[in-house]
Amino acid sequence: MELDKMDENDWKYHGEGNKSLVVSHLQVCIHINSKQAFRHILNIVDYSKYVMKPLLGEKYVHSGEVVKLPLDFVRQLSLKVQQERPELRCDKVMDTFSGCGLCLPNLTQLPLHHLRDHRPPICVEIKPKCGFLPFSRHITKECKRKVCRFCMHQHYKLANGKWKRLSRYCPLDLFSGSKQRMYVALKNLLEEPQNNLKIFKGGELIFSCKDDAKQQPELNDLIQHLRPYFSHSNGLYNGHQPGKAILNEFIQVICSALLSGGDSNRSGEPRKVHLSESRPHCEASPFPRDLLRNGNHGLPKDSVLAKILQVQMLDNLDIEGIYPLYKRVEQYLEEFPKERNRLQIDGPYNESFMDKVKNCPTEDDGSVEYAVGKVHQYRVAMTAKDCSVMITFAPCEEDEEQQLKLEKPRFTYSISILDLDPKPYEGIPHQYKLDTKIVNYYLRSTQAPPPSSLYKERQECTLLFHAV
Ligand SMILES: O=P(O)(O)O[C@@H]1[C@@H](OP(=O)(O)O)[C@H](OP(=O)(O)O)[C@H](O)[C@H](OP(=O)(O)O)[C@H]1OP(=O)(O)O
Ligand SMILES: Nc1ncnc2c1ncn2[C@@H]1O[C@H](COP(=O)(O)OP(=O)(O)OP(=O)(O)O)[C@@H](O)[C@H]1O
Repeated sequence: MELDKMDENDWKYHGEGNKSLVVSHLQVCIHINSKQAFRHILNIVDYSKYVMKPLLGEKYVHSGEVVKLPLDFVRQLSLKVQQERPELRCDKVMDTFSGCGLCLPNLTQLPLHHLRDHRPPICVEIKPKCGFLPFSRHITKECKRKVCRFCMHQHYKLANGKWKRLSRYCPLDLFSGSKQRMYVALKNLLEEPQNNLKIFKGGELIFSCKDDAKQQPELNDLIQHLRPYFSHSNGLYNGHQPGKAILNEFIQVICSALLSGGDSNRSGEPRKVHLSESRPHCEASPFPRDLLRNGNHGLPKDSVLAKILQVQMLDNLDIEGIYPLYKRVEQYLEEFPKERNRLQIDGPYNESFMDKVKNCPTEDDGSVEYAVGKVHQYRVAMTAKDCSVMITFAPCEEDEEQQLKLEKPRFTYSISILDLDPKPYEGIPHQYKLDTKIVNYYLRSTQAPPPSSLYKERQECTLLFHAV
């Protein structure tokens, strides 16, 4: 890519999050941040390279590189993409002055996808969120040990108008390693994707939460897009709900990809990761409880979800245990402000930062080193709780014999993890307050007796039958 010849017309709007706007060329993606300059983007790249990559695995993480962009190109691009931006993100203004961005491969495409197959790659992007129940002794509200953060947060988001309907997705089902529970989790994501599921075909977004959150996503349109990839299913069901059969197979392909990547032990079974410390089921999940004991599940050790979960679980004190340690660090920094650099509070995110994350003492010895180590671990875990997984797959070359036998289609796929930005140290007090709000709101909305007017209405509608 020659930077001095960059033309905004070769680029198109691809998507955006809370902090970045993403434009895509055929093979590369460029993130242009809303209000951040060169040093900040460099921090994101270093954090991904020296911290998240060693923890999550080489094969899943693409750190990208910082690029200087011609200011005129950025200005023209910002005008070009403005109309395509979702309304809810338009309060953020693109930084057209710093002239820098982050260049990454376009993960919605497959690098080695042979062009002999006419069907473009399908990419499923999942933001799985936190996959375990906290087990810290610092927890003060018992419900946090039974209901997961995502399910509790749903009630708060609904009340604040972020979403119009509750999602029935539960991260603990997705991270369970049980095919049945993962199936239910993915089905619930398809029914209510919110910001946890997006699907692309040939790099174009074909399924996501509608900009107008009142509208239900169009599953029928998705089925039409997927039909050519699962054409053998049409014949199998004699026309009986072929759409459902296609979605069923699609979910199974996603499940297999999510469970792949584990190495094998001697019996040929992939090694599993078990979450012995934490209760593995969320009481708010819609998955039937009587089916929970079927089988001894766990995630294959090298699967993408196992990797993410292990990093999420670096948060072993919970925000309730972290907040007092944050205050210890703050107090220390007030006395010794110059220590901020040595303790790497705002980076740099290099090997020495990673040492502090890995070699933090297990017991609290009252030192600032312990407090900083736990705060660093917590922030790394927060990144893993907010990252996304991209599964991009395309059909293997069609083989006539396979087609005749109506065998299940075979896919080639690649899995990546994205959105691995460092979470700010200053965000900890906000996290502490948010946690309290979510839990209190959940308790109020699920355990409160029905309001008196509602009770009255119900009484008025009740028919009492007496024996005659
Ligand atoms: O706090 P949460 O769990 O609501 O997560 C925030 C996300 O909301 P979600 O619950 O996924 O809808 C939120 O997602 P949206 O921008 O709302 O799609 C961001 O990812 C936010 O991260 P940051 O502040 O931009 O670095 C996320 O904030 P962090 O807590 O990860 O900093
Ligand atoms: N390398 C990539 N290839 C393809 N699509 C990408 C790539 N990077 C980002 N995207 C798309 O752009 C969207 C926004 O990117 P990203 O999640 O990194 O932004 P963010 O502002 O950090 O998000 P958040 O709100 O979660 O903090 C993603 O959800 C994804 O759909």
